[in-house]
Amino acid sequence: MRVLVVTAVAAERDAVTSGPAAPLETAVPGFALHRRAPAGPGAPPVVLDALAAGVGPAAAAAGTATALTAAALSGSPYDLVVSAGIGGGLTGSPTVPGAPVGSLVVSDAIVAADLGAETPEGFLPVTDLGFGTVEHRPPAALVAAVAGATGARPGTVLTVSTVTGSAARAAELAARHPGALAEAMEGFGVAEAAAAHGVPVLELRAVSNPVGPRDRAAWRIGEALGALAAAFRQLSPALAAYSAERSEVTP
Ligand SMILES: O=C(O)c1cccc(C(=O)CC[C@H]2O[C@@H](n3cnc4c(=O)[nH]cnc43)[C@H](O)[C@@H]2O)c1
Repeated sequence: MRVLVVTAVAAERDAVTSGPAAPLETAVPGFALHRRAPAGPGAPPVVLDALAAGVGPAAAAAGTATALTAAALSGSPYDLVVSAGIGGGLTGSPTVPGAPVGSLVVSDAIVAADLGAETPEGFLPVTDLGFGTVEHRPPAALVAAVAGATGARPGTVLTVSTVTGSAARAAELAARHPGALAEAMEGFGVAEAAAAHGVPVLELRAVSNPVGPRDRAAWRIGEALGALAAAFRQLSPALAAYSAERSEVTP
């Protein structure tokens, strides 16, 4: 199974590929790929290529599309794309679950939260204007496999172009997206590129900060990168099992 993992920055990419052996570096036009190959005989047959594409949905889409196109043209297309990195966790309430700092979230939906129009009556998603899409849904069996292997909480991951910085905005997003557990800035861009290539997509986020009033000094980036690295070390067996099950039912 060939998996493309797209992060925003190099520190996230290096967490994804961390392990006993240094990753192999290759290149696609404009981007470096860091490859983690199966560790040896008996290791899960998962080749993981990690790419730091930049911050935000546009950079993420450009990097993802470039890597997917290069792989398809070389005759070795990817089977899965994962958007991964740190993210903000929604804080929840006594009745709605949240995602605390240090926890993991796996997307059962990847939603563009600010793609639309502001109107006197409130925000309208682009779909209400008759355009495109604002949501991608990863395969449910894959979400369950990743949640089981890593302990990640399944929920909606929002993609925003502006990091939430106030309690009012956090409350607005939570009200509009009751299933949301996390926000980040790349997932929807990665998912749009994956959808254009017909490749399944997933988002995995390690929570570095609560979504709410801005307090950059309180971000626990090291803790979140550690959780991300641990998750990716547990992921390959789950991905291999998912892939094997799929090839049994799809000849
Ligand atoms: O300074 C560092 O060492 C460092 C290491 C890894 C990542 C960063 C970033 O600043 C990455 C930016 C990245 O973070 C995501 N993110 C994290 N929290 C939130 C949030 O509350 N709302 C939206 N996005 C968030 C986002 O995907 C950015 O790409 C720094």
